[in-house]
Amino acid sequence: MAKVSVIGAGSWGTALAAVLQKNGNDVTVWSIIKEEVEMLSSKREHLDKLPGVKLSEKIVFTTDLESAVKGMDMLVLAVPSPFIRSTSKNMCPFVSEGQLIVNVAKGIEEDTLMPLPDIIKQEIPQAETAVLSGPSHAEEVGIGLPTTVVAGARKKEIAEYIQSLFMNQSFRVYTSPDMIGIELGAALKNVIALAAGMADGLGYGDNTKAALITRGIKEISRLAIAMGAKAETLSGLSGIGDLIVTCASKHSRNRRAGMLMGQGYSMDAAMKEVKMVVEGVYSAKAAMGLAKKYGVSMPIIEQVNAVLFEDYPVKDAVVNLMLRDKKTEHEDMLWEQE
Ligand SMILES: NC(=O)c1ccc[n+]([C@@H]2O[C@H](COP(=O)([O-])OP(=O)(O)OC[C@H]3O[C@@H](n4cnc5c(N)ncnc54)[C@H](O)[C@@H]3O)[C@@H](O)[C@H]2O)c1
Ligand SMILES: O=P(O)(O)OC[C@H](O)CO
Repeated sequence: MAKVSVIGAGSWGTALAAVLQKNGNDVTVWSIIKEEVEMLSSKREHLDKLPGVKLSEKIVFTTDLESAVKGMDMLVLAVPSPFIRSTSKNMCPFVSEGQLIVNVAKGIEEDTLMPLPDIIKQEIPQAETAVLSGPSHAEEVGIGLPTTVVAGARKKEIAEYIQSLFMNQSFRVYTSPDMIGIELGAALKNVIALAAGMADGLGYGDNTKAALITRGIKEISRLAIAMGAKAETLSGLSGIGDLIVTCASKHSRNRRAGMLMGQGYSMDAAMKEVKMVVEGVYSAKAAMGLAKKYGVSMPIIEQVNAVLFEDYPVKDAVVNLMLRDKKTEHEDMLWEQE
């Protein structure tokens, strides 16, 4: 099989390393945190981030980025999105011409409004970038529950190569050429998941959740399509699929943070309580910036921003959404003419 490194040893990096190793690949995992590498090497388990998932003795754990990058057939970039730029910068000197980097993080950079593969390409121009995304919580992938994702790349052979390294009977991988659609679906669903969590925190019901998911994918699609994504991608695994899982799952950190805010926690207090990265908070501002830049309406994401950054009461944000200007459900549908 292949020589693969997973860059980042949080819950997702650890779960993907387990998948890749089970498939027979030689797997190295890099972390910037020395104590994390020591724990993973000695205990063969991420006791904080993915307890209960035992890792093979064959996986090598290291803090040495050079040895983790050089000579690898595939690099899986699994650090949280706020660290993608700094980690890419550090990797750059060790990456060879055309070396494959698969982004599995989900986010948009707040200052530049750039999707993550664009950041990787800016920092490591010689790399070949690709993405892997979909409805996939580490806690379930780690214990082998059936999961489906999509590998996106510029070229079919590259997407199929990624598919061949990751796929097994409990981890099904599809391929797609629509990298931008996959990336935007992945990043923006986190913001809607915050809203879904807020609704749960307020004690609202299934009707509200269904409304947020359905109208949420509508506004995600509006922006993504304006940025060059294909509509089918937004109705696929990395679009509606990931939106459903993140809005509904007990494992979702974004939904949990939203739920705490619905119960009255401030954004900072909710993020502290969740302990792990809550990327919707970073992507919310970026999404608003992109909505303005591309001239599209994103009402749910606008209200999430008001709650996060203007201390706007969650209940009032819901009323704002319910009493917005009257609309037709699908703007482009034609009526019968008189
Ligand atoms: N957890 C999931 O189920 C899941 C599933 C799909 C995608 N993802 C995505 O994968 C990415 C990573 O998520 P996660 O769940 O592993 O997060 P996490 O919070 O578990 O990961 C934190 C890890 O990032 C690394 N790290 C911390 N600070 C760093 C720094 N300054 N520079 C570089 N690395 C640093 C460390 O290894 C740390 O353990 C996110 O973008 C997330 O959206 C997560
Ligand atoms: O725990 P969350 O909310 O960051 O979601 C994790 C994954 O993106 C789900 O596919």
